[in-house]
Amino acid sequence: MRITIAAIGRMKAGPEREMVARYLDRAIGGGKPLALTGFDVIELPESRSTSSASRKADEAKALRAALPEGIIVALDERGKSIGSEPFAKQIGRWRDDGRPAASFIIGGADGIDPAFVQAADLVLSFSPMVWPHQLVRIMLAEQLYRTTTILSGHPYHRGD
Ligand SMILES: C[S@@+](CC[C@H](N)C(=O)[O-])C[C@H]1O[C@@H](n2cnc3c(N)ncnc32)[C@H](O)[C@@H]1O
Repeated sequence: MRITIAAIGRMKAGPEREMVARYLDRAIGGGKPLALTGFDVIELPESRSTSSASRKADEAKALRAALPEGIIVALDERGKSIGSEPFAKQIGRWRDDGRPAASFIIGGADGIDPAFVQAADLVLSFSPMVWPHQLVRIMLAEQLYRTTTILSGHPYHRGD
């Protein structure tokens, strides 16, 4: 199963971008996939519409057009908070059910369109606090790397 990280807005070159790349590179085992078949990062431009609602609607439309067919996970602070092992197991179930792709969506400054969030297969929260999109992308990349290690029995993850 391929994994897509789709973000509204660009992440500038620098340490945050390098950290994301480092975790995703580790997740594919330096060319030898640990548990998932690969990772793509898609960056879509922020809408320039005048209202927050229409910006979010434009961004949701662009996301629907860009994402591969498959599971959608929306990242939102009001979503479900789950542990690393249940998260990895859920991804493993989607993979074993033959789902070809799972996309993880990080919103822009206005957040994600409510209808898009409602239609998602999972709404995932990294705590009720709002984090900057750069940190969310780094945390997501690390959890996806951790997932590959949990699914493949690699010792990086030391759960109970
Ligand atoms: C700066 S936040 C935008 C917050 C926006 N003002 C709102 O009310 O939704 C940018 C994106 O980061 C992600 N994000 C921020 N905090 C998060 C959290 N605690 N858990 C999951 N995703 C989060 C969401 O995808 C959000 O759309």
